[in-house]
Amino acid sequence: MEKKKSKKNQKGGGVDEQVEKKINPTGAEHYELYEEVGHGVSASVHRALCKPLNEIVAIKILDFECENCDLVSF
Ligand SMILES: Nc1ncnc2c1ncn2[C@@H]1O[C@H](COP(=O)(O)OP(=O)(O)OP(=O)(O)O)[C@@H](O)[C@H]1O
Repeated sequence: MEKKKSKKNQKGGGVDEQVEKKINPTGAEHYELYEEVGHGVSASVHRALCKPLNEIVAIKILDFECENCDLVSF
């Protein structure tokens, strides 16, 4: 006897589609920067408040002048 597929597993339906995609604003004016939480080779990561969404986020700030930076400017 063939089993019926659950609606969750069918393509085009199910839980994933019910999760709304959140879009964060891009302007720096929308964020309040807090303390540094990490540091990479060419960037630092800060905790920040996304003011329009009233949500804590992580902001990565690239350092274009760092010695280890491989980015090339034209
Ligand atoms: N979303 C996050 N929330 C909290 N901490 C984070 C988040 N993203 C990064 N970090 C912290 O910041 C550190 C540096 O992050 P980054 O993404 O710059 O790492 P990396 O990829 O190793 O560095 P790079 O991209 O400069 O080579 C991480 O090791 C981590 O501790």
